[in-house]
Amino acid sequence: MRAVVMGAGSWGTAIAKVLVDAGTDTTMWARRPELAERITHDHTNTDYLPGITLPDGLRATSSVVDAVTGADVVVCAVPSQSLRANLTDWMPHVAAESTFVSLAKGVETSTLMRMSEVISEVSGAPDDRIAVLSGPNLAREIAEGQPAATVIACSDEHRAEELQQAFNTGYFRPYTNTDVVGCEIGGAVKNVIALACGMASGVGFGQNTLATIITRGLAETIRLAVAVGAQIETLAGLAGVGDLVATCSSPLSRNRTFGAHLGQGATMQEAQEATHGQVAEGVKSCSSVRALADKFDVEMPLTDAVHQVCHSGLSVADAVSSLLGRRTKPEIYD
Ligand SMILES: NC(=O)C1=CN([C@@H]2O[C@H](COP(=O)(O)OP(=O)(O)OC[C@H]3O[C@@H](n4cnc5c(N)ncnc54)[C@H](O)[C@@H]3O)[C@@H](O)[C@H]2O)C=CC1
Ligand SMILES: O=C(CO)COP(=O)(O)O
Repeated sequence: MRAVVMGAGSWGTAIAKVLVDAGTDTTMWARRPELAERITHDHTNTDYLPGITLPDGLRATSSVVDAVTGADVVVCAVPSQSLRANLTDWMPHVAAESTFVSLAKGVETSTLMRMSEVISEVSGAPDDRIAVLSGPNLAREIAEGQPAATVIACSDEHRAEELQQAFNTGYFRPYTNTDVVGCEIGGAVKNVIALACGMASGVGFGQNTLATIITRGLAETIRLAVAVGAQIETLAGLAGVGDLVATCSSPLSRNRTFGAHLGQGATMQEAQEATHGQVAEGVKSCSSVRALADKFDVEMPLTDAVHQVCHSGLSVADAVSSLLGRRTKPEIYD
């Protein structure tokens, strides 16, 4: 199997390292030729993963044709809102029988599509050749070789098992699942909930508040996921609660960090600058997740509050008051 990782940000680079460490022949595509040069010759990506030495066998190129020619597996490692445009550029060079693996955690704002749906529409590939990789996988920890697990979901169980072998190393352990919808909704919504946790910690609230947001965040994630067609068990797994806990708790999370800046009183512009141009997917996906919830008539108060802070000028303090002022109710998922 030959893999190409399209995108040389922090997760694309870390997952390319995983693939090489797993013994899979892997090439990376970077937009900037100088970055591709550094990955190939210096074995570093100092812009995104400073201090990490990449494997000698990892080669990068800034030529899409060079990157995708001969690849059986195309790993999509660009931000959600740019996947459609990037994939449209890549498709003329992608082999007809390629398998796609989506790493992006978001919902397209213009269409409310999940990433596997975008891949399906743009590529025309059948669902059995579209997989999703999602779990508690902060890029830097994986690049350091710290142990972690993930989920590779594909409607074709056999395809998921083949990919499981391609990504399996001594430190990175993929599980398979056929619930693509559950993995994608878990991955997209946890970024929004991590923004809320960041806001709370930026204000100075402690662990009780964080645990409350994580738990009630899981409740609204489950409500949406089940309405869209997911299996509830997936949200109890690595791509659900696993990723939610990792992202909401870690200072490495860009979403949590972005929220913390807002909680400390920064403007959206200041929070953007403080995350050094790296994508905090929840900032855009809070709008599409909220719209998806409206479409399926699902209540998502935390997502709604994050959307209002990010896009309607609501202060974090007013968001907290309005959440606590909601009518009292039993603790159930629906
Ligand atoms: N960083 C992490 O720890 C993890 C990230 N993810 C997800 O993986 C996806 C990619 O994330 P990262 O690699 O971390 O992002 P990043 O912000 O570190 O890098 C994004 C990469 O995509 C490229 N790119 C191509 N077209 C772009 C465009 N139009 N706009 C912006 N960038 C463009 C950039 O040049 C860069 O190489 C996101 O959906 C993220 O949620 C998932 C798991 C872990
Ligand atoms: O998806 C992630 C961990 O699984 C990374 O989260 P951030 O994008 O918030 O850094």
